Amino acid sequence: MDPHVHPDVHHIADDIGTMEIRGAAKIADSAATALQIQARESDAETPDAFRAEMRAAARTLHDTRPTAVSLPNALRYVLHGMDGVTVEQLRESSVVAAERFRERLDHAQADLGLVGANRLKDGDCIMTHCHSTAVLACVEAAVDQGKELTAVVKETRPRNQGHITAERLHELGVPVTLIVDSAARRYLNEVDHVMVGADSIAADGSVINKIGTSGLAVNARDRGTPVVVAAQTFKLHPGTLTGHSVDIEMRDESEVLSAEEKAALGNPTVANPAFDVTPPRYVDAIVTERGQFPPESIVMLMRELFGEQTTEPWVEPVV
Ligand SMILES: O=C(COP(=O)(O)O)[C@H](O)[C@H](O)COP(=O)(O)O
Repeated sequence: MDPHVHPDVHHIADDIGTMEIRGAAKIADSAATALQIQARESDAETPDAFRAEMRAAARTLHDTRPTAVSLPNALRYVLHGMDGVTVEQLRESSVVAAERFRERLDHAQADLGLVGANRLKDGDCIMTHCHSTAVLACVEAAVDQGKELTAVVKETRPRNQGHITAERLHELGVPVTLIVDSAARRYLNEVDHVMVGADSIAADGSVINKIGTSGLAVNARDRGTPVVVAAQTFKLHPGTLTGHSVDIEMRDESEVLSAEEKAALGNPTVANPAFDVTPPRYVDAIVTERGQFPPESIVMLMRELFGEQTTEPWVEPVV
């Protein structure tokens, strides 16, 4: 019989898959919460059964979206914190590990915000792509320091996450100009920084983020506008230390065109990659809770944080 996975874990996994829950930090936070629910609610009678349930829950969550490494990093953190010889000890340690992960996430966001804010000067204008809570943390910290900022916000087709960014910036008192994605180059001369988040950062300093980030970064380099990536260290992809590449999620064509719209166009092939890879030479700085790094040096931080541990959390029995 398959290990029992709590219905709330399935719900959270479904919400991540359909993007009700989205953005790398929020996905990681929700995954830790889901494992906490699994641990709290488990009826497992033996330690082995408990561990099997936790690993099955982790696998269910992991199989939702492939690109944001914050998801497996969150799962790994909680499963590695699962410790003890009785079910109650395993339960307690898992719940504590999930809580600790979520607290670290919050602290990292706040610390990173202060680092990012130091790059921003009073009167600066930033250009954003997609919706990144890490970028917003930098803006919020700068605003709290009394700096007045403005923003040019890319709409970010097909899901228009730029609308969320526009709303959040408005709440922070930052005046926004919303543009369609293809207008970005036109406005790059008028902004002081491009600021984006990350779903994964590879060992060579490449940044994997919402589709359109790489084109924006290339254009920004051409115009001499610095590109800043704001990302907590759990966006660092340990698998890339040993040569693995990051999977780029292909999402459903219905996000781009409805069936009727597609038929009216003569049924073209529709491709909907959700992310792209920006090579390190187009990135000026990666801002993390551990400070600011040139992308080429991020591998040192990765080795310090992860060592050589690159397996998925459920591959080896966690004892
Ligand atoms: O690309 C996206 C979201 O993509 P999607 O909408 O497809 O999930 C965000 O820039 C990163 O996840 C960083 O977000 P954060 O800084 O909040 O972790």
